[in-house]
Amino acid sequence: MAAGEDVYCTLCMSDSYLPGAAVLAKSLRDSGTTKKLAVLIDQDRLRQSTVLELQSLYNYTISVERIGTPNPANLYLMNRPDLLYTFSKLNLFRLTQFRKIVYLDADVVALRAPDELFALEDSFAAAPDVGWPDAFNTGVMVIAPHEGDYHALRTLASAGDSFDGADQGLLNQYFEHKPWKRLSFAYNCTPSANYQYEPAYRYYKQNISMVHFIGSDKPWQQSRSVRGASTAYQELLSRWWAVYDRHFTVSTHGYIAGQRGSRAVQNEVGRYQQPVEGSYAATGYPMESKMANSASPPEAQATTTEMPFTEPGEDAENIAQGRIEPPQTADMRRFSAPHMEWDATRAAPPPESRPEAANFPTTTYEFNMDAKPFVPPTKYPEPPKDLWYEVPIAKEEKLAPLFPWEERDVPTPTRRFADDEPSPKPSPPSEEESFPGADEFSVQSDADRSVEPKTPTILVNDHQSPWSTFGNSSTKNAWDDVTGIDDYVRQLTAFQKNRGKVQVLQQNSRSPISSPPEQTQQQQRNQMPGQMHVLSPANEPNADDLIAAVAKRRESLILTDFPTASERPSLPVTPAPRRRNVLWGQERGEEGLVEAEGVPQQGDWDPNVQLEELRRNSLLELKIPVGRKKVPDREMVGSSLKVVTEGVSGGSSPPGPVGGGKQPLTGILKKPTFVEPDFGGKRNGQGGEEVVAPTEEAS
Ligand SMILES: O=c1ccn([C@@H]2O[C@H](COP(=O)(O)OP(=O)(O)O[C@H]3O[C@H](CO)[C@@H](O)[C@H](O)[C@H]3O)[C@@H](O)[C@H]2O)c(=O)[nH]1
Ligand SMILES: [Mn+2]
Repeated sequence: MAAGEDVYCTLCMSDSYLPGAAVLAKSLRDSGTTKKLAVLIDQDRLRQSTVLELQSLYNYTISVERIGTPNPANLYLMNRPDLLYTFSKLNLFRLTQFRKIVYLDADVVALRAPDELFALEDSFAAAPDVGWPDAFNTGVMVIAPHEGDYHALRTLASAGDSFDGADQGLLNQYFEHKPWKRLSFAYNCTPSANYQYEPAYRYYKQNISMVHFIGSDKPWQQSRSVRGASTAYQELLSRWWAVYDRHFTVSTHGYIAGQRGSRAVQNEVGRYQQPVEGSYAATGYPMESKMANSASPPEAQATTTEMPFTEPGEDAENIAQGRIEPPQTADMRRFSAPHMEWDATRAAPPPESRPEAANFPTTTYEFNMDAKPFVPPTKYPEPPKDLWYEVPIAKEEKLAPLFPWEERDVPTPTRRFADDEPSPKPSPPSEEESFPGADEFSVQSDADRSVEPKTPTILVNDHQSPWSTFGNSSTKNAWDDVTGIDDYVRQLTAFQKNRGKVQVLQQNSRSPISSPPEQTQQQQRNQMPGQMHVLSPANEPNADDLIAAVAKRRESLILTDFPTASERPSLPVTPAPRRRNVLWGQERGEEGLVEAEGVPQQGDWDPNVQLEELRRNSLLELKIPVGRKKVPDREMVGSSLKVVTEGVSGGSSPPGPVGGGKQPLTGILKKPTFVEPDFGGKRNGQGGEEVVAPTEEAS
């Protein structure tokens, strides 16, 4: 410490004033002062962290004796019992190691460094107090230390001679009869939240060097904006916070700006920043870049750091006219978490707080009072043309190969998918697709394929099909030329021939082999005995003849070579009907059905006699003269049988008298029953068993 040095000095008697002392020091240094900074502390009552913080902020940390007031009653007149030890300020007058001291309360922020105050010739200077301008405020004082003043003041202090019980009353009383220099209010501007001379503020605010936040509510104990406060107060309050935010707010990068011990400032702010009723949702005040020029040489900054005050909305104009620099983009981006003054977890919302969405933009529309009706324009402007967007042609850039196989030539794929090619036209089947005997089997033609056949359908004897023209005997199976197969089949055939049971000829030897296959059994049955196609054993073709016929047709034994229709004996796969020996669970005779009781033997049955009997009975019943009608001699094939008398089967009511059990069955119409032709010759040749009495002739 050089003798006769000039210093800015403040007082910090308690930890709660640390934020103010810190902001004051930073504001002075930010303003580029050339003077050193000193702080008077109560070493015994400050925390170590506070002392360390102050040591980092101030050039000189001077521990002083704490001086209390013996008459604190007057402090309660101001409702400031916390000012019990402001007499400690008197220690300033004994710091004779300094030539001049510009004392600043810890609740002062410097908007510019008033270094010119050190050039004052006066031994004491102070600015008027806003509450009583004839008195000076002791928040900002220019002092030339002098031991005599110190002891005189200590005497007054010990006597309790102070009209306010604190240092301001004492000093005003002391300098009442001493010369002192009255400073401009601009050196100790004390804005008030309750009263502010706004026009004067607007007029003089350009000159403000320092702002002093008197009263019990200090900036660090309230929010960045105070509800109901004047514009001047809000503006000046924001200046204090601007310094604070610049140096002590936790930035988005996660560190606390400032130097060693800055967290102590944070703690103090947090401790004393009590919620203020009606004031909440305060947010970080934007940084003011004009104050961030402390890196410049202090000499150049000493008198040029005064910032132009701006009204809300003036910043843009000032930036446009070059009066102030726009805020750094990084500063604008810097995030400051919202500071909630109202703790919703502890208290109800402030009753006088603004409603939600009070700051939403509102627009008021008014009715159109124009009485004239709307007349549309005769012509509207043409819509713009050529409003099209040309899609850029994407260039297919070939990427550099990454893997070794990408450098090899990739073979073009040869696969073909069904969707890739048109559906093929139906082409005539090739020679390979035909098969032996195709003249008798044909694939369904295209016209018949309307139902999407999945597999070829074989139609027998469909000679209209184009397939039939491809029947080619030259096409054969691969095994057709294997002579070993032929030999084997031939041997097998010969073996079976010897046994008389060749499969193809297994048809019963009594079967009408030579009869046309179209002839049905019914037709055969209806033939009269003379015309009935009966094969005598002499006509019966034996297996040897058939084998010879087949062999004669062709030598081939190709299994798929079917015989023609004429060569084929009837339907060889249809077995001949076999006689069953059991009917309705009863054994029956070797040659016929079970004998019915009262039924005459077939041989005893004379149809003419029976018909005559029937006719006679019927005519008697119907009172028709006998002999009027005569049963014709012709056969009655297929005639409807209407006259039915009771038979063994118990039919419907007979028109004639019902005979007893022993009465011969007359007029019974037997349904034609096919009886296998007995080639054994037992039958007498009367194959027509039907007895017919046509009703139209009977009626
Ligand atoms: O607990 C305390 C109280 C005060 N101080 C210091 O004392 C100064 C004065 O206290 P302050 O709260 O600033 O008082 P003001 O509200 O400013 O009250 C007015 O009245 C006070 C008592 O007369 C004067 O000291 C002030 O300068 C004057 O502005 C503070 O700035 C601090 O430097 C502390 O360090 N710790
Ligand atoms: Mn003060």
